[in-house]
Amino acid sequence: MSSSASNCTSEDEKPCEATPVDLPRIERAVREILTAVGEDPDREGLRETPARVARMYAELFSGLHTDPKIHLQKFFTEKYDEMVLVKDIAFNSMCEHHMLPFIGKAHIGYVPNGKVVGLSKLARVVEEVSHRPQVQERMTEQIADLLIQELEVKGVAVVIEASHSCMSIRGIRKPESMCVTSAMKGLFRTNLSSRSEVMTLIYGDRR
Ligand SMILES: Nc1nc2c(ncn2[C@@H]2O[C@H](COP(=O)(O)OP(=O)(O)OP(=O)(O)O)[C@@H](O)[C@H]2O)c(=O)[nH]1
Ligand SMILES: [Zn+2]
Repeated sequence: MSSSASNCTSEDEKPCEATPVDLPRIERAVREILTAVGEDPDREGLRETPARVARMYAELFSGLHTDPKIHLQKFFTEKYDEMVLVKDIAFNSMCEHHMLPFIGKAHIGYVPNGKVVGLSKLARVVEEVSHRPQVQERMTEQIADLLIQELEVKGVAVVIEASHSCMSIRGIRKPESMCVTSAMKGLFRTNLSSRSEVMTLIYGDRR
């Protein structure tokens, strides 16, 4: 990774935050794209756009430079052995096929095996895993695997529902479509009533 200070942009009026992302390189690429689509990157309205887009990509892909498992390593021990569910964790990610956003909610349920984490840590994991070029299936699996590996849970259920801009604003253009993915591990894979319980807690009567 390159050093952060060297990536500050000259056109950037805002203070430069430390990032391992090569901002000037993104700026050059965005200028190229603007020119390629037939725009004038030097006209007033676009002059700051390459720097803005560079900062935006640094934010949207910040999860490439962080390790989500650190959040789960701050666990505490608790005798509770029923399901914990954090639902409706809003996220935005970028589909790796088109680099367009997919936006939705993640629901994470787990049955602890002695190790319990602060609820915010589950949302932090979602934030970091989603801020990468992604496909929804992989994101779902990655979250489930992290809980298995770090907390050694008895079971984990991750359900993600999202709307993909690459399906709504271009191509097939189906704005109402939603993609739902799930990863059921341990108890939630082997025990039908646990699986059914988590789905009822997530969706209630909506099922
Ligand atoms: N399985 C899966 N597919 C995705 C996801 N995000 C986007 N896609 C799909 O990725 C596919 C890429 O298909 P391609 O045929 O290579 O690209 P394309 O010609 O732009 O496809 P169309 O969208 O059908 O116009 C599309 O079907 C997208 O809907 C995702 O998270 N999971
Ligand atoms: Zn896509």
